[in-house]
Amino acid sequence: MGAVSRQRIAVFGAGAWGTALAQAFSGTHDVRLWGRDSAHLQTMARTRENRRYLPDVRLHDALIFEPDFTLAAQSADLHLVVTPLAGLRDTVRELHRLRPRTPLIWACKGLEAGTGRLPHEIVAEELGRDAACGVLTGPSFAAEVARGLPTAITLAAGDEQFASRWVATLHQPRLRIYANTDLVGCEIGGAIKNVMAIAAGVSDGLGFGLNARAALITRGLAEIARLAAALGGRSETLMGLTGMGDLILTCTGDLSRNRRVGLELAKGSTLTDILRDLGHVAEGVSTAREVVTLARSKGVEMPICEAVDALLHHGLDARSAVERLLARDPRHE
Ligand SMILES: NC(=O)C1=CN([C@@H]2O[C@H](COP(=O)(O)OP(=O)(O)OC[C@H]3O[C@@H](n4cnc5c(N)ncnc54)[C@H](O)[C@@H]3O)[C@@H](O)[C@H]2O)C=CC1
Ligand SMILES: O=C(CO)COP(=O)(O)O
Repeated sequence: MGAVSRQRIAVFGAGAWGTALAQAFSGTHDVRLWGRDSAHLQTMARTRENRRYLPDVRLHDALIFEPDFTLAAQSADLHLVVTPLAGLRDTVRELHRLRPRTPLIWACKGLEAGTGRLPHEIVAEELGRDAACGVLTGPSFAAEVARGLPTAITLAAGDEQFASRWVATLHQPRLRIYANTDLVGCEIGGAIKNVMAIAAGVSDGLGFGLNARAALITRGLAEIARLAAALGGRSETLMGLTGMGDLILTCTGDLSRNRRVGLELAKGSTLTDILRDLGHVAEGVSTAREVVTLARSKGVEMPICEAVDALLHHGLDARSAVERLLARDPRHE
């Protein structure tokens, strides 16, 4: 790969993942990080650390903390949106109003609360189907990326040229980026692995063991693949970074916030208390509700997601949720 041209990248969302990506691209590119809490940005600029969301990582000297959303939007060659999924729609709408036709990449995962939309469907509703845009997704804990540990993720876009152009620009030796054109497959994998991670946390927290966890991951992947196929995704995508890769990471890695939700539920804590203490978003919580509605509308069976939704939102207790899965009738794999 030849020398890449230096780009001005504006990152919107100064949580763990926005900060980690801003850190990863700083130096190679000119990066501004916008967050909605300007006092927090000021503190980060002074301490060179995001102590609230990404502690113990010294942030790059060249990274600029930008409290002015309009300035960040207007002085960028690329808009990179890394808010929780709940902020994606409003953020892209405002970016489009301020600076239309700027290439856009988002890194949020999940299904939108209330609509069940995937991120690329939200963006298409706001910007139209021809917008120059794509998603960055795959197995990547923010804390590891921010420390420069080796990571491989995917940039998926409907337009292959967009994907290739931005892969060439953003790829780094320690943050390897692969191109893909299967937006549905990549985003379904990223959204639903969070629900599976909650299930894995519950199973591990209750002491069901490693065999049970392997079964959950494998049957979870089958569920994800069924839904992706019903929505037009490609089955090989689910075998890659954004499917199996992210599912394994999140179900087994103790850095996962979604897995932590499951572990805490297994201890008997309430969801309200868990989310208050977590201090971060856990996208699987609202996605569980949406995926069940979506799967039913498509006639796709998703028993693990159903059990997680019943546990999170309909009063089922953790042990009964796992027992319900074990009580299912035998069937062909
Ligand atoms: N943390 C990680 O390792 C990874 C996270 N992601 C995804 O990235 C997205 C962001 O996650 P994190 O940064 O980890 O979350 P976080 O909980 O660490 O930080 C969220 C940040 O977004 C801000 N925020 C909340 N609502 C907002 C809104 N409506 N508009 C603008 N800002 C808003 C919060 O103030 C906070 O700064 C999620 O969809 C997550 O699934 C994806 C890959 C890795
Ligand atoms: O998406 C992630 C890793 O790829 C982060 O997972 P958690 O949100 O569960 O921490």
